[in-house]
Amino acid sequence: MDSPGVSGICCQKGMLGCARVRSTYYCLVGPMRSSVNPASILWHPRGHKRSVFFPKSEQPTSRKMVMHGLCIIIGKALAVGILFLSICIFSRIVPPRFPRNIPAVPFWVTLLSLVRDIDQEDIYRRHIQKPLQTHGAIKIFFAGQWNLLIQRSSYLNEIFRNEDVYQKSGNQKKIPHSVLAEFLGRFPVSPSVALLLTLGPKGDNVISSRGTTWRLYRDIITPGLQGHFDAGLIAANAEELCSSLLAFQNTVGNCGVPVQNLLQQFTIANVSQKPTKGDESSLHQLQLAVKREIFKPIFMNFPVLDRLGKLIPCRVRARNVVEQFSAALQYGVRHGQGTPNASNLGARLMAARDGGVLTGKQFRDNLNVLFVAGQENPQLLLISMLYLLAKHPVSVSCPLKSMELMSQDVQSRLRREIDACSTLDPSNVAFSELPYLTCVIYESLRLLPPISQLINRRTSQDVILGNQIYIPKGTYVGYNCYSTNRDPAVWGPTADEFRPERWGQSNTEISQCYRQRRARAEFVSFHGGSRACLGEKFALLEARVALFVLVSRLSWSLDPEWPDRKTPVSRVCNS
Ligand code: HEM
Repeated sequence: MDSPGVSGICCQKGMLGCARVRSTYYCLVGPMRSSVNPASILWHPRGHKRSVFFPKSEQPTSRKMVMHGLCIIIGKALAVGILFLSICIFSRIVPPRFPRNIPAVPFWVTLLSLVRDIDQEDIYRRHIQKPLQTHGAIKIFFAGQWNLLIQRSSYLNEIFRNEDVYQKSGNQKKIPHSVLAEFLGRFPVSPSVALLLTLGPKGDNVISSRGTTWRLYRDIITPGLQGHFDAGLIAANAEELCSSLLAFQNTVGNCGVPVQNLLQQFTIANVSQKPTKGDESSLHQLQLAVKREIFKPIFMNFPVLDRLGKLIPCRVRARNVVEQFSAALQYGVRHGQGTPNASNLGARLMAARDGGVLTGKQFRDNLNVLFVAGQENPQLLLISMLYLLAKHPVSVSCPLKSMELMSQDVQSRLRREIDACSTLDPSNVAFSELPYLTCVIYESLRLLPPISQLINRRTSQDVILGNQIYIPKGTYVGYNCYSTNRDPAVWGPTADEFRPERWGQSNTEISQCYRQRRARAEFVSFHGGSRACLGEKFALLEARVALFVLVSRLSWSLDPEWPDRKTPVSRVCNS
């Protein structure tokens, strides 16, 4: 963990030492400067300062003197460069002065994942939870800079409502030279140059853009995400998923079955609006490779390394994988067999590009980001739901008046609710018939939000958050969803427990609770304000249909051999 810092400091010391030697040298010869060429002095080997004057025969030739002069210039440039780099590194490591009245998580916490395989949960509990819950906000180092991380709902509400002050700012602006930025919509040259010269296709994407560009993307995308979805297709894909899981289980016998790959193929098929056929696996494999390459902790924490371009072979590989993935995705959308439906998301993006409304680059960047958001987040939600069902078979929070529930585990209760529905076809069932199932989904989203921490905004001016925290212009601001969703001040002493019942009993109660918690920014899994997730409706439908099928057809338990832990930090994406 310490090695980058240590080597940085060594470098600095080395250069400072060197500079001192040289200045002493000049000092010694100072009085003679008028009669001695300084180049000849430096030419002389160190330690023989007295024989500064050469005998005529040994005097350096003019060629040697030129070479010598060059050495001095290069040496000076190097010294200045290293000094500058050291100052940069140092100024990065030290937390900024403002905001003054909130603590900073020590810089080294960010580097923990570089030295050992550590669970996110452990880092959160040991280093982040307490200061965050006490102060409602902290300073934290991430992606090569210090950021403000918010937890308190009232602060978050203020941020969500003030898009003009807390402006969306994605990775392509925050770390424009990174491979991640390239993946999600980096400008080929700096935005200002691109604007001036109007050359180079413009990029950006619906999640990170602002103003008219964002509205343009949103208007193209929204009908594809909020129209009518084919729940029958999702149900058929869920049946297919169950069959694959069962087949897998039969091959491994009594052992646990890893579910993530199959769940991801399921969500890929759904967002592509086509039946699962197994051909998702190539995109799936490419996407795994992209994630593996992009989210290496060393490059996430020090994205400046991405500037070294071809000098780091694994970054060359990362860029190639990103290109391959993007090309495969575009090919899939153009030639795939998705539902031939004009409201299909891919079809809408393609029409916008073919009609000249979007440039090729805008098409590519939006496609990349929508594909990732559209299947990665639902897949994470599904895996969290299954994990929580398997881990908490007994419903712990039944009020005394409903003692009957005490003896039921969550899965049995879900099954009873499903069996009592007017139809066993999930594509035809009215979800108002499944209040408990809805609670299980909300509770899973609350406890294990797919995007647990997000740093996605930048202040456009100096501002005082909640009349308490002075934030200078240009500060990156984000939030820790995991912590906000579990804030005991809001959710009570059972905030860390899986209690689906907390959302209510009847449909009216549940939807009112959900709306209120979202409006007060107490439940922020789908972000909030005008920039809330556009795919929420689709994601919830997919989760309902999938849970319906997965619970009515299969029973879920944790493999006792599996070490119960969340994702290691080194495998996690943050924004
Ligand atoms: C459980 C599933 C999902 C969760 C928890 C989730 C969460 C989020 C979050 C936290 C944001 C804010 C991101 C940021 O500011 O950087 C967001 C934005 C967005 N999400 Fe989702 N998402 C989910 C599913 C989806 C799906 C299925 C789609 C559809 C393809 C989608 C499309 C979008 C879009 C387009 C935005 C940008 C909204 C805007 O800025 O106007 N999401 N989502």
